[in-house]
Amino acid sequence: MGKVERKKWSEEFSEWYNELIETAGIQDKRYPVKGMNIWLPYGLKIMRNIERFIHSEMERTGHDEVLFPALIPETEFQKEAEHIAGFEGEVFWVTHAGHDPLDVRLILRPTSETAMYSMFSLWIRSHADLPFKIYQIVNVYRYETKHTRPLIRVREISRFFESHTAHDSFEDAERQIKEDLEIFDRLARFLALPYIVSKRPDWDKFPGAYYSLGAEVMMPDGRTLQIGTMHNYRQNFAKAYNIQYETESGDHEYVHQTTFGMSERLLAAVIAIHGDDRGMVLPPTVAPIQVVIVPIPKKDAEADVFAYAREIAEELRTGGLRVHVDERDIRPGRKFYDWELKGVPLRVEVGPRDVAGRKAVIARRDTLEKVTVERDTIVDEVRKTLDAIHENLYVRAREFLESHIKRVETIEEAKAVFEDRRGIVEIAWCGEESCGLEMEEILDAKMLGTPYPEEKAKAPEGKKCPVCGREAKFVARFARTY
Ligand SMILES: Nc1ncnc2c1ncn2[C@@H]1O[C@H](COS(=O)(=O)NC(=O)[C@@H](N)CS)[C@@H](O)[C@H]1O
Ligand SMILES: [Zn+2]
Repeated sequence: MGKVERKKWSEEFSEWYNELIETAGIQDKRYPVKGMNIWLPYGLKIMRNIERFIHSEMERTGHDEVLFPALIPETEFQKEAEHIAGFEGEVFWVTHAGHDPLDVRLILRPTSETAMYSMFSLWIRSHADLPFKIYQIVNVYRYETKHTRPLIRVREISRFFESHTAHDSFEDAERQIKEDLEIFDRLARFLALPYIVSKRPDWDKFPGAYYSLGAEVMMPDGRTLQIGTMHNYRQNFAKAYNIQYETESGDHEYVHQTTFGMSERLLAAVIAIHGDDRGMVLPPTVAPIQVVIVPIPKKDAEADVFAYAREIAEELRTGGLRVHVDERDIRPGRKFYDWELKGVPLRVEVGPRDVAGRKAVIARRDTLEKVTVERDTIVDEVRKTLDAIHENLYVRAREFLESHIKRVETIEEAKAVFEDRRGIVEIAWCGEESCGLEMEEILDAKMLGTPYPEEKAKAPEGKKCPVCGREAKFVARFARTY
């Protein structure tokens, strides 16, 4: 099959991304419901590797896994006013069962607060039950009306991670937010993804939250992608769902709550940020195949490159690595093309000369460089190279993010950033909603919020708000977003 002209990551990222989701075997977008796609085996294997890390972090931090029903009665959904206002335009309704109309309509969960919190009211009785920490990874449904895009903006968020916690005080809920940020930081490192955290402006926080934090990555096209959110609910939902506990002194208090959410956007960020013109470049931590061995037989050369390849594979597997030997009867070049597209981090090539000399060639997927190594040290060489690849992916992405954050003095400078190559603009702000919204309007960009933690959010001395001229209290971040 001739080389089909593939979209270039470096020139037409958006088309590259949409094409790669299919050609690399991540998802099939031909399912007959808009915004709902099918996980294909290879894509699901990568997602499962990401989830495995999340489960281990939940274990490490004492969160218990649960599974709630996907259908929520309208009566439960209606209990928290801000939450309804935020989601009523986004939910899918179930109104009939068989031929019968339902007496109480149901919604497909957009997130599980309104499924869980009446149960929290039954489960949480005493301070001894706190902190209460549960999570689930499920599918949720949101009637997204903006442009849908696989993994990034879908109507069935099929790998939705949501943790929900309850605490005896605001301070302990704040401690939980810090723990969520630490979990997220370890996950981001595991995925070689640098990111920034911003505290959302009040007009863009999660419906029902006291405040929301957003973790954003920088996508190749200069737009940011929100890949994680942490919310402090204070007692808003506890009052709506009557979640009280008996204190040590015997009186009753409403709990304080937090939530932490992520989704398959994590995979979208890995694919997009680490990709290149040849396809995906997977961090070894999540690659279903970390090493692919390609035997290169030569006509009339006796050496059994296949046996040699299998022997190396066995030794690498014993070393705990995920290895595949490609024994297909096709040209090596075709094999290289396939595995580069699928982002396999390391390739080992073995021909007759390597068998004779007890050597092997290892080719890195990130830098495309090749080196010859001794057969006897190949496990160490491979392991060291995989670590180097992971580190290189992280450093490359961090440089890209940092080079796309610009501190500016004026609105004009900010506009120039978005006209040039986009990115994140940091600019002084008085803190008034009207000025924030006006800057969003003028820049045609979203306010991500202010840098988190708070001490990084303060404006330098003497700065003025570019809209109203009043003394600037904060640094505000703006970006074009997904
Ligand atoms: N339409 C969507 N497609 C894919 N991922 C999405 C979509 N909408 C939100 N997400 C991801 O899901 C995460 C959590 O969603 S959220 O609305 O911000 N937060 C909540 O729902 C809270 N209840 C925490 S679980 C977001 O950070 C974002 O990464
Ligand atoms: Zn102002």
